[in-house]
Amino acid sequence: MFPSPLALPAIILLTLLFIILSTATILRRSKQIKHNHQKQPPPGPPAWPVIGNLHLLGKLPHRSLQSLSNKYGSIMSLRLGQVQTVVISSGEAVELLLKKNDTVFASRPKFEASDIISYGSKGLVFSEYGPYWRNMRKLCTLHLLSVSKVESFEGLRREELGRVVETVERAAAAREVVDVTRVVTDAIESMVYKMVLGADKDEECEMKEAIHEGMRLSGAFNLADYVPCLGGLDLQGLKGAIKKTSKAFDEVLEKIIKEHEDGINSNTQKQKGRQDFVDIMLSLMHHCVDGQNYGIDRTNIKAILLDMIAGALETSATTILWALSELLRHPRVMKTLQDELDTVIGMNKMVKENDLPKLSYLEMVIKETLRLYPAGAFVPRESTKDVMVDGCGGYYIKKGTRVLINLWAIGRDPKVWSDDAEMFCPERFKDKDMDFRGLEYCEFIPFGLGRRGCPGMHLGLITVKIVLAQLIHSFNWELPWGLSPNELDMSERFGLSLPRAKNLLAVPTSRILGNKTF
Ligand code: HEM
Repeated sequence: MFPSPLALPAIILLTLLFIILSTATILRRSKQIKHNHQKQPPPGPPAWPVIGNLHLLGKLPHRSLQSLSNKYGSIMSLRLGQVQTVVISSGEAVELLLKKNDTVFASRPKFEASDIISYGSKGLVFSEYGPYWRNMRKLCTLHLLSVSKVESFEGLRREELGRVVETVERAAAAREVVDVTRVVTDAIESMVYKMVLGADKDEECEMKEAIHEGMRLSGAFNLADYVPCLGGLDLQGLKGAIKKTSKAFDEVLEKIIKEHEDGINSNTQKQKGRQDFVDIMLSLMHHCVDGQNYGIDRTNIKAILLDMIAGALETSATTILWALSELLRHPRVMKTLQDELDTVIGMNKMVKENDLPKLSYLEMVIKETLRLYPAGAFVPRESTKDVMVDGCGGYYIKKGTRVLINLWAIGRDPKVWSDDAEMFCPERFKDKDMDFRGLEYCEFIPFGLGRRGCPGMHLGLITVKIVLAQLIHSFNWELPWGLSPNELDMSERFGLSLPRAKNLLAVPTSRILGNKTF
């Protein structure tokens, strides 16, 4: 029954070999398990074949994803169709993921509509992170959106605002109900079209129509963005409609650029007193400025012009209208703001842009508005390489993952803004040293953050502040038909931006009587 002496060394050898191989396998397996564990994506709901988690988005995706993140966490994985997506829903997660990895998440995903409309992502908003984006970003921040350039359009904003005040004064005298949404949107559109295109009324109308359609199509749910393999079939007919709108843009823009060129060539350029964005871009196309040649052509110019229009239009109008809505719902806040304006500006004076830094309560009102109503619900980004995120269990995010920062959820996070997070209360910003850029606090980032943050912030804030301040300083506002403040419908509509679902209607009465001076 004993093994033969000859066989003994062989058995020892085999046993040793078995032990060595088993240990190696166990070690390899445990290393693999550890490695796989380290490469865990953030948690998220189970995905269905083909559609993934698309069915969970609903009509108001920012709200649906906020509820889901309460279950799965503020860094959450989803598969939207075929697209791997990570949704960020807290300031802490922004800090961890985006602030610490700014360049990794500095790219944007491609969307069919924006790609077609902006001439194959030749603009700034949707261009891939890299040298082209850097060049365009530099051009925009230095030559179109710098503080001095924004200030050079002060007169234009004043003229348009003067017209708004006259229109509302007429309605006040007649005790009419004003469609405030219409009045504010028209005023912002005129400011933007004149500043960007130097457009006259007809061109403004042609452009308006195309822009409204372009914004609607860009904000619509497009299957091709989530199941790219179906894109070619154009099942929703969207691609055809986008191409048609894009052609309409191109025709109007070509006409406007041609007029500017003719003006330059024939030396009969009308004395406008200020250069619009088309003038500036054409001069940059033909000349080196400060030793810098941006190497731009007509296509780049058109794509950037569209970005400037789209970036400035809905963001500013939407913010002003939410602020007015909340002021109508909170007479105490309205009164505090009017008291500040009366003290700083004086009763029979129009608000001037150089008064704005003195209006600290106005600043708090704007901050509180942007906290609750970000101009767009999500900031879209894309990762440019694989990355491990430390903290929160250490998640792994693959290159090419789409990242959606849910600004709407971040602004309403009860862990940061306390249990009254849903309440409009500008005073909450009183002793908080929170800037608009998230430099210190990632809990408040209405203009995004990092190198990809909004380059139009200065222009956006000046526009929002001056229009709101003037409308509140010149008029008292009431809801029509005896509606009480808490009866005002505050529902939102999801799209490229997040505007009120219904137009805001109100009845003005004049506060400033007699001669008004600027
Ligand atoms: C209240 C007004 C505005 C708000 C709340 C706002 C908000 C934002 C946000 C959240 C982003 C995304 C930033 C990120 O990815 O981190 C953005 C990007 C951008 N905004 Fe604004 N914006 C406003 C006004 C404007 C104006 C007036 C312009 C230009 C005329 C503008 C032009 C842009 C552009 C070009 C980008 C893309 C930047 C890039 O990808 O490099 N925005 N904005």
